[in-house]
Amino acid sequence: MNACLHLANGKTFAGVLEVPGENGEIQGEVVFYTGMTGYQEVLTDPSYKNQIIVFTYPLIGNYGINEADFESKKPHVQAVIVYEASQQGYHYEAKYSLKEYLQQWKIPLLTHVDTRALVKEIRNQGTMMGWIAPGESEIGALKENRFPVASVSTEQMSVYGNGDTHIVLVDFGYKKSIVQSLVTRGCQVTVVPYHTPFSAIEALQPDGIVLSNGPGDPKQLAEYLPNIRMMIDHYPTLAICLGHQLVALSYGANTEKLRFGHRGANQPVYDLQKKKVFMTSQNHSYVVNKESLAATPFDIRFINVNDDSVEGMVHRYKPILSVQYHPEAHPGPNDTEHIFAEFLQAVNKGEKVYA
Ligand SMILES: NC(=O)CC[C@H](N)C(=O)O
Repeated sequence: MNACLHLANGKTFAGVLEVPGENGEIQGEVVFYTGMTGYQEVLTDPSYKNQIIVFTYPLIGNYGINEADFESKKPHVQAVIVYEASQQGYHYEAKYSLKEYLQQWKIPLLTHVDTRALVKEIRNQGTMMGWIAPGESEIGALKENRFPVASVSTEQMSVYGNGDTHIVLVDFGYKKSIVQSLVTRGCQVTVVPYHTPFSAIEALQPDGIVLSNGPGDPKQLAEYLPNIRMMIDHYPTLAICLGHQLVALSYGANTEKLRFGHRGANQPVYDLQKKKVFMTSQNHSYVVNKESLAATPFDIRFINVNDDSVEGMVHRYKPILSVQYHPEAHPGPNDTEHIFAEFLQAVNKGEKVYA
């Protein structure tokens, strides 16, 4: 069936709706991902909740979908836009084709869109809402989900691994590979809901805290900032992506939205400590405002080489390290996996710093 993506600024892009999705309106924030591979991880990363994802690489799906590379139990994207979707998965591990997988979960797939023109439009005008509909059809008011973290965070506590180091991972929409990165380095990981009070975290007697990635604007979590501040002030902390933004907000710094975000597998980041550039995997729209960090006890450690935005910071006196990029690197280059080793070194020093 022919269908169109309509952007909120009135521009329309024609395509073929190969997977229709469930009945009703297909709408979401339209963002683009520049990696050539890694679509399975992208589809199942909870940080993409409510977003319509445009893949810039023109052929997506050629190695299919396997059972190993899911980042969570189901896809979270609102819809998928590609130029061409491979009809088969040409890989010995492939269990389904991309199309079969999207059909199974009723995630709309719009193909044969001029993705190059669409991405140029988003780069020029900034990220915007859009909807997919047959022809010229009108749509009512665009609904933005005000608090997507609540719909992706776990409701119950769960434990992974049986290592000696006990890490509590606060789940704002975590990726499975963050847990795996910790478990393979000798940790037992307890995943807890995002709203878990500090007293319950203390009762678990963690050696360290990880604040996870997650969807939406970090300011949507304003009421939880005092609780988050308690956690990170009391335990060695590693904060990733949304977690990093929450660390900054909890210390009174500010966040802002980038024009079109960083989503891909080759974002260059300069490490001011190691004086080296690393290629990183990224997926975010918001960043920590650089100037607002001046009044906090944080030093900027990582800077994005392309646009000079803040990519990570360290507390001057406490073992708190935060990164805007994804050191677990699923998908993406694992150049920065040493971040987990650095964090665990801080944890294993046995430091328990009280404010
Ligand atoms: N991957 C993430 O944690 C994304 C963080 C946040 N939702 C943003 O878009 O900036």
